Amino acid sequence: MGTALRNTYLNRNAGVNTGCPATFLRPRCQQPRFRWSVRVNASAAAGAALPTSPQLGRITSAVDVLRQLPQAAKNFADWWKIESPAKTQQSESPVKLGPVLAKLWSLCAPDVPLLLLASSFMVMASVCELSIPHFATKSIFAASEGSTAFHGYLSILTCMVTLYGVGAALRGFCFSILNNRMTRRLRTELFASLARRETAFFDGEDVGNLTSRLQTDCQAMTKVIATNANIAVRNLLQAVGGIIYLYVLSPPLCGITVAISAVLWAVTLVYGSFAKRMQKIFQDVLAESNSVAEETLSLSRVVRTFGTEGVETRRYTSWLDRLYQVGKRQAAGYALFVAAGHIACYASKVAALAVGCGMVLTGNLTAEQLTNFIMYVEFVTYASLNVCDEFTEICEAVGASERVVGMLGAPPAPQIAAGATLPTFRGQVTLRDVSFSYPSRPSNMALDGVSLTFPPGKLTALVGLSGSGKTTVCGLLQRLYDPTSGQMLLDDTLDLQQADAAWYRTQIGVVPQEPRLFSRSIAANIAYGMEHDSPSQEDIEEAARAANAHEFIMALPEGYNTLVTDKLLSGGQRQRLALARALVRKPKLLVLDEFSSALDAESEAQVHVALDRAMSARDRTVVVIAHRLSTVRHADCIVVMDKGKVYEMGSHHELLGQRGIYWQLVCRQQYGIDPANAAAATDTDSDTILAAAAAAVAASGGMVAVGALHGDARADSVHDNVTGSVADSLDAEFYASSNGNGSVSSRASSYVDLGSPGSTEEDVLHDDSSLLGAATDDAFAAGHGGSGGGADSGAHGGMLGSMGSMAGSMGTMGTMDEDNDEAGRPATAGAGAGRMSAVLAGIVVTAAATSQEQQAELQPGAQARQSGA
Ligand SMILES: Nc1ncnc2c1ncn2[C@@H]1O[C@H](COP(=O)(O)OP(=O)(O)OP(=O)(O)O)[C@@H](O)[C@H]1O
Repeated sequence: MGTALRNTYLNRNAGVNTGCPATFLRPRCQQPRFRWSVRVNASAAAGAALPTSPQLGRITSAVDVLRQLPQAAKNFADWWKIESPAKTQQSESPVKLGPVLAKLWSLCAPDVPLLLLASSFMVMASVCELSIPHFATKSIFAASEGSTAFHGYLSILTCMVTLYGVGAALRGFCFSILNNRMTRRLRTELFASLARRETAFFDGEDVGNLTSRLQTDCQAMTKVIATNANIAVRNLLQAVGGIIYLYVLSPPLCGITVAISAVLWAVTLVYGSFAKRMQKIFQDVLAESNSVAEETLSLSRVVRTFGTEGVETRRYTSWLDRLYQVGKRQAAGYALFVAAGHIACYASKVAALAVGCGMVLTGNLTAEQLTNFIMYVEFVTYASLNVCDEFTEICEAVGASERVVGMLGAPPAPQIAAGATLPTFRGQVTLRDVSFSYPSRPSNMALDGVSLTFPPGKLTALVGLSGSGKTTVCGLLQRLYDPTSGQMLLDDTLDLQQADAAWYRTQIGVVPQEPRLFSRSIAANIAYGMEHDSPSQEDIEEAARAANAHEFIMALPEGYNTLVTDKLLSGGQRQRLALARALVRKPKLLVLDEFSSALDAESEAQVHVALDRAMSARDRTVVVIAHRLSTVRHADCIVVMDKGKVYEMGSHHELLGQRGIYWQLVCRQQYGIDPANAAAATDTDSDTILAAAAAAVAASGGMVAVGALHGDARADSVHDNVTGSVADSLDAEFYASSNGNGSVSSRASSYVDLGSPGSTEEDVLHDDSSLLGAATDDAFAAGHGGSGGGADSGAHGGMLGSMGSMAGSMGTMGTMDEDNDEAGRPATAGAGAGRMSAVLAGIVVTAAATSQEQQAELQPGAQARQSGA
C-alpha cells in the first residue's frame, strides 16, 4: 500500500474514530473560551440589565449550537470521506460504468441463448405478478357485489399465481446457471491475464490481494447480470406496466405517483455513486486484510519462532477495524437511502389516497378504481424502490469491478511474446552496456552499464557482495525483465528482446535461489514446463541421478509419484530437485542462482560432480551465482560485481593476483581473516594466507597457533636462504621488493628485512601502506622489531609450528601502542618480546611465501621472471 495513501487513510480514520454522527456537535463543556466570550458579548448587548443566570444559559446554548453548526456540518461531510488503501489505484486509470458493462456483456455473450431463456421466464413471471392485484381487486369487488364473475376471476388469479411461481423458479434457475458460467469465465480470463503479466507487476502486488480479486470481486461482478440486473429489469417491467395501468385509471393520480418516484430515482442516483465508491474501498480494505491473513498464516513458523502471534493478530485486527469504518459509512448511507425510499413510497400512497378519496367523493372515481389504484401505487413504488436498490448494488459491483476490469485490460508482458529463433543456439549470451532498474525502484540502478559475455560451453561465476546485482543478471538472462538500456545478444546475432519467448525458454534451465515446487508428483515437478515435449521416465530419472536426487526420491513412500507438499522435502532436496528439473530440459544455458546454498558439503560435492558431468561435453553454457566462493574456484571465468557494475573478471588465480574485491572476499570468506592481515601472502595458497594472517595477528598480540595449522606441510618448501632472490620471482604488481637483497615480499620484508642494506623504514612503510592499508602499522611494528632476525630459516615444519606458536604467545608480550614511537618504531629496547614474535612470524611468512611449487602453480608470470633471473 502506498505510504501516502495509508497515512491519509489512517489520519482520516483517526479523525473519524469519534466521528459518529451523534458527536458532530461537540459538548459545550469542551469550549470554555467560547462560552466566556458569548457571556461577555451578551452582557454588553444587554447594557446594565444583565440577564439572569437561567436566561443566560439558554442564550448561550442557542448561540453555541448556532456557532457550532458550520463546524458540525463540516465534520459530518468529512465523516463520509474515506480513502482507499489500494496500492495501485493511482497507477491504474479508473474504470467507468461503460467499460464494466461492456466487459459484462462480453462475458455474457457466449450464453445469450441461456440469457434469453432466463429473460423470457422473467417476463412471464413479471407479467403474471403484475396482473395479480388487478384480478385480486376484481375478485373482491365481484364477490362483494355477489357476481358469479368472482369464480372466473379467482380461476384466472390462481392461474396467474401458478404461472408466476413457475416462471420465477425457472428464471432463478437459469440466471443462477448463467451466473456460475460467467464467474467461471471471468475467473479464467482474469487468472490467464494475471499469469501473463510482467514480473514487475508481481513485485508490487500481494498474492492475498490478487486472490481476493479472483474470488470476491469476480463474484460481485458477475452477480450484476445474474442477480442485480435480473431483479432490476423485472421490477422495471413491473413499474412501467404499473404506471401504464395507473395512467389508464387516472392520469392525475398517475402524475403524482410518477413525480414521487422521480424523487426516489434522484435519491438513488446520489446514493448509487456513494455506494459504488464505498464498495470499492471496502473491497480494497478487504483485500489488504486478506493479504495480511495469508501472509501470517503462510509464515506461521516464522511467527511462532519470533513469538509475534499477538503482533500479527493486532495487524489483522487493525485492517478489520478499517473495514468496520467503511462498513459503518455504508450502513449509515444505506439507512439514509432506505429512509428516503420508504418515505417516498408512503408519501405517494398518502398523496394518492388523499387525491383519490376526493375524486371518489366528487364522483370522478369509483371505489373499485381507487382500491385498484392504491394497490398499483404500492406495486409501482415498491418496484421502483427495488429497481433503485438493484441499481445501487450494480453501482457497488461496478466499484468492485473496476480493478478487475483494469487488470483484464492490462497488456501481456513483452517477455512472453513470440519472436525470432536461432536455427542452432550455441549458448553464448552477451550483455552490451546493460543497465537496469526495477520498475518498483526506478531510481536504484541494479545494473549500471554492464558488459560481459557468457561464452558457450564455459562455466562463468558471478560473485560479489550482497546486493551487487548478481541475481538481477540472472533475472535478465531468464528474461524475467528486459534491460532498461543496452542489449543482450544470443550468439552475437539475436537480440534477446526479439527472441521467441517459448523457444528461448526451451534453451534455458534455471535453478533459483529458493526453488519453489508445485503440489504435484516428484516426476511432474521434474518434467514441469515440458508438456509439449514430455520427457520419458528414464529421462526424468537420469536427470534426478545427475542432480544427486535419485536416492532420496526412491526413499520416499511412492518414489517419483510422491506428491510434493510444503513440508515434504528439505532445502537441499528441493534444490537438487530443482537442478533435476533444469537438467532434464537439456538446456543450452544453465543458470544456477546460489544453487548450493542449502546443500551440505557431501551433497555439494556430489552435485559438483553432477555438474561437471553435465558440462563435460562442453556444449552447455553455465552461469553460477555463488556466495560460497569454494564453489566457483574452478569456473572458467569469475565475474566480480559490486554496486551493479562489473569490477573484475578472470580465473580464480588471476583475480587473487589482482588483490581486488575477489581477493578480499576470499580472505574473509574462505579463510575468515581480514584481507589486510593476509596481504603479505605471496600466492593463493590457503596456508600462506593463514600464515600471513597469523603473523599479523601474532604481532599485534593475538594468539594464533600457526604451526599447528601448517607447520609440517610447509617444511619442505622453506628455503634454506631466506635472503635469496625470491622477491625477484614475485609478481611485481603484487609483491614489492623492499631491499636490495629482495628476500621476501614487501609484507614479509616488513617483518624481517628492515636491517638489510639499502632498505629504509620509510620504504617499507610506503610499500606497506600502498598495498596493505590499515594493517600497515601493526605489521610494521612487528617487522621493525624483527630486524635482522630470521636469517636462518632452515627450519623444518615442526620448528615452524612451534615458532608460530611462540610468535603467537610472545606477541602478547609487546604491543605497538606501548613500544613504538610516532613513526611506528619500537621506542624502547624493552620491546624484545614483540620483536621476537615478529621475527618468528616473519619467518613463518617468509617460509610459506617462498614455496616455489606454489609460485610455479599460481604465478606463471612470476615463474617466468624467476627462470629468467
Ligand atoms: N524485485 C526487486 N525490486 C526492486 N529492487 C530490487 C529487486 N530485487 C533486487 N532489487 C535491488 O537491486 C539491487 C541488486 O539486487 P540483486 O538481488 O541483484 O543483488 P545480489 O547481488 O543478487 O544480492 P544477493 O547476493 O543478496 O542475492 C539491490 O539494490 C536490490 O535492493
